[in-house]
Amino acid sequence: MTATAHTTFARLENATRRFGETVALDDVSLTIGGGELVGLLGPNGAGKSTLLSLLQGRRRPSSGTVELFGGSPTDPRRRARLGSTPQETALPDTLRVSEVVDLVAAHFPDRVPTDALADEFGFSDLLRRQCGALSGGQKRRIAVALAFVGRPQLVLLDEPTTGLDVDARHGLWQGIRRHHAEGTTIVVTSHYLEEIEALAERVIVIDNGVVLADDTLAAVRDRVDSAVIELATDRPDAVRALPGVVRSEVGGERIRLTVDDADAFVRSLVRAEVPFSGLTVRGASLEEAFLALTLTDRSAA
Ligand SMILES: Nc1ncnc2c1ncn2[C@@H]1O[C@H](COP(=O)(O)OP(=O)(O)OP(=O)(O)O)[C@@H](O)[C@H]1O
Repeated sequence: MTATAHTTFARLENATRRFGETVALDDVSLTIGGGELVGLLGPNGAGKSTLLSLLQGRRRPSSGTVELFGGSPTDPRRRARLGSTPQETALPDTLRVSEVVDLVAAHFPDRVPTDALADEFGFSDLLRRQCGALSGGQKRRIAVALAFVGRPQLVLLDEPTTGLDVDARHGLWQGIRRHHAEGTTIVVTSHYLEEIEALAERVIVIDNGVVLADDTLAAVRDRVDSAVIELATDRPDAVRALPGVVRSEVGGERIRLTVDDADAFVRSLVRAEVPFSGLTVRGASLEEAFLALTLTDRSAA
């Protein structure tokens, strides 16, 4: 496979999807290029699953265009080049794990051998177990691995590590990264911001069905350009009221603030003559930047 970022694998153009009164996706335009690893980030109800369901051809847009591999996502030949994670509840209880892997693999012309897949995603010890006897986390790992079994060109992962402990999550990330390094294009949605930071090269931030940012990880941080300031004060309300404060949290004597310009904030803090001590400044994590971005958007609406 010679996928490059110049090949468009998926495209939405002015795509809107309504469910009755709800606008789940609102005039979204974006492309996913071959070879990319894209993180789709947004709070509950933002529209992430709806976006993936349009690309999978499970739903149609109310208006606008959605294309997969240059044509309709409902075309079975195109869907055969797509890998998705089934709901773990769809794993048949009475089949062994190796049988489920073979069953899913049978739908694809080329496949990853069962042992290799199990090794990549860390479930070699579970191959002979019946699915009904697996824990939720074990089922989740297998469901994610199944998205890769048919060597698809594009894989869509909706919240792949929900409910997994730290070790299992890291194991899955390793499998996902390996397939990406081998050329698979991947779109991953997550509530774990750490996960998007660990995996994605490009981040699409979505809220209320609208794309708020679509850029490299570094540029998304730069765009909100926020910093986190912590200090101790006996007048937290005066500190919070200063200009440029996007968010604040008070814990005991200390207050933590997300601000859009650290230098300007410190200048106004000093000018306001509010007593403070122990001031620290650091760049915002993606989570903090993301919260700042969605809050800014809401207050602007
Ligand atoms: N089948 C449906 N019928 C009615 N409303 C729906 C349906 N599917 C989604 N919605 C609504 O569309 C909006 C977007 O939902 P969606 O599931 O795409 O969000 P999400 O970002 O995936 O959220 P989560 O992270 O909670 O899964 C929400 O307001 C949701 O309630």
